[in-house]
Amino acid sequence: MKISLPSKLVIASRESRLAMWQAEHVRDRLAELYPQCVIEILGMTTRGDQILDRTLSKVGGKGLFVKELEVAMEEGRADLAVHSLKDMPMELPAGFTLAAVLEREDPRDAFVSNDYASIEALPPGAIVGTSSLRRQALIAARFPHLIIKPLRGNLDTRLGKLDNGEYAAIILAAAGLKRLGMAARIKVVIEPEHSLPAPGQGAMAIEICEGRVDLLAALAPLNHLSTAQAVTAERTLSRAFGGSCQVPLAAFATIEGGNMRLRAMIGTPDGLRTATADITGAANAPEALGQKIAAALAQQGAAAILAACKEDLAEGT
Ligand SMILES: NCc1[nH]cc(CCC(=O)O)c1CC(=O)O
Repeated sequence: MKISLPSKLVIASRESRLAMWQAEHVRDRLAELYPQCVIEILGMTTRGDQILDRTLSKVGGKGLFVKELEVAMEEGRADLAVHSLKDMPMELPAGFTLAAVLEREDPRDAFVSNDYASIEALPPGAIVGTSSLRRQALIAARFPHLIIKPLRGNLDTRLGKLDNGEYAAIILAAAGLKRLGMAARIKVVIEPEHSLPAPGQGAMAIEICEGRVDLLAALAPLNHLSTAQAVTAERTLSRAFGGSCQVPLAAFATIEGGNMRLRAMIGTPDGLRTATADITGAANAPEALGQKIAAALAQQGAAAILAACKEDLAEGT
């Protein structure tokens, strides 16, 4: 098959070190495939990067990190955008599509601390930093004696706040630390049994304008089938519950020989109420599996948990 590409491609990216690493990774892979093509990276600041004093769930959610990049593509200033899939809304705005999902890095959460070896070692009252409601709920459920405080900003900012002594420990995605060569900061990776990852965690995605059929074939070699199947199941579940980051929700799929194991959790931010499910099915029917686990969570009382989360928000807590 002959793929005809424009002679120049522009990749839109946020300007954080992790986002830039990811854009450069995609640039390098494309340069290998299409050595004749000139590939540039357009770094951009998004609203999500500017608002650092409030928890994401309160200021408008995931769309904040992708909007500016989409506008650049719409206006022809960029051809594709590279994102952490975890930061992408469950429903893309009309006119945009995912052209490829790259092979997943370590999907697990990581415990990072200068003074403590593990979350189990933290004394009562120790302050743990995370702004993810999912991580908050999971920690509160297992370790009610710990205090969880919000922690926003890019990876360097978050690590800086740990090093300042503002927190006894922080929880970060292992993937970001590994990509940036900071795996040594990880005291211990937390197994999915104890901290079930967020939908899409550890995976990168390439977004394009739907009309760019010329790019679809060119980007297809970057798509990693089993990662794409896993995150499709995870995101189908998230969509079934409104796809918001205002609700503690975890979803994690693993694939072995054509079979997918899909685990999920929905809970209240205080961790007092949770519903969990663990199912297996055909890896090549990820939407069906995502819907099946949504139904399993519904049977465990997910609707009441969702309603409790919404009440919390309305009260501004
Ligand atoms: N929410 C921010 C974000 N988006 C993607 C990653 C890490 C890399 C990934 O999961 O692909 C992070 C940092 C974190 O959660 O610690």
